[in-house]
Amino acid sequence: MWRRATSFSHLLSSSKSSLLSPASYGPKIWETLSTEVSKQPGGGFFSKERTPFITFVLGGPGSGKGTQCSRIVDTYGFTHLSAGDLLRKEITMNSENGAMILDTIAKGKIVPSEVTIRLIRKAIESTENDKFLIDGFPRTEENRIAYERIVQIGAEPNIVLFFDCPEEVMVKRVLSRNEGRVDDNIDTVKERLKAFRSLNLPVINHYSNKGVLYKIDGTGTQDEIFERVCAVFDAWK
Ligand SMILES: Nc1ncnc2c1ncn2[C@@H]1O[C@H](COP(=O)(O)OP(=O)(O)O)[C@@H](O)[C@H]1O
Ligand SMILES: Nc1ccn([C@@H]2O[C@H](COP(=O)(O)OP(=O)(O)O)[C@@H](O)[C@H]2O)c(=O)n1
Ligand SMILES: [Mg+2]
Repeated sequence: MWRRATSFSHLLSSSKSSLLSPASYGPKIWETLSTEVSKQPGGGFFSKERTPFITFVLGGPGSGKGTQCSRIVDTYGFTHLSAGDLLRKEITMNSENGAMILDTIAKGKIVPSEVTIRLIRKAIESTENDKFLIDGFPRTEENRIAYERIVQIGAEPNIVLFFDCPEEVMVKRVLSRNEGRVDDNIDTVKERLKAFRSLNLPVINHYSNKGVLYKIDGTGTQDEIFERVCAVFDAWK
């Protein structure tokens, strides 16, 4: 069940100071770098010390992904990459894809994988940390397959957290989120729930079949949910 628990356990210390990579660059997990990496004596980035520890955080809109990610960062020292936040930043920066991203998000649809993966890749490469919480990705089988196509072996998720929450609870939370998001309205939420059911549940099933999925009851208080999350991460120490 606990894939590679022994070789990764050193990365899950609760002490923040031990979580920084000794190197001055982020882990290079992408296939385009494989030749360079394989030429390095002693295994280069893919020695045990350089292999990233990846956690995907999944769940419907309002299931509590972002909230729990902040707490995981504080306690376990991960770098949090929210696919939604990265996409929203492109909108505010008026980037090349900004208008397309805004239109897609406003409709509750999914942005093309190459756009999202490029942003995630850039964020990973610009951090020194080896431990990543990737929140809201992969959202579709297309996202997942595109990611698998371009990452190196060893960058598959070690853990996939799934916050399981009844739709009525998620809707209530989203509609009272109050962050001024263009997609936090009842019509778009209905679309997002549809997308979650038809596109994200197959991804969740995929990771369940691979034995890396941890389904967490997403109801109750933030503290109660975080206790359930801690049970997963503490088992890796
Ligand atoms: N356990 C909880 N109980 C009540 N409200 C919550 C809980 N967890 C998160 N929230 C609130 O619900 C909203 C959605 O949470 P968020 O973490 O942004 O979810 P997601 O990232 O999955 O959409 C936020 O306003 C957040 O403060
Ligand atoms: N992998 C992803 C993640 C988000 N998105 C878009 O960004 C929106 C907001 O995602 P989010 O993860 O911030 O939303 P929450 O589930 O946190 O409420 C989604 O509804 C999609 O439109 C995407 O297209 N692809
Ligand atoms: Mg979120």
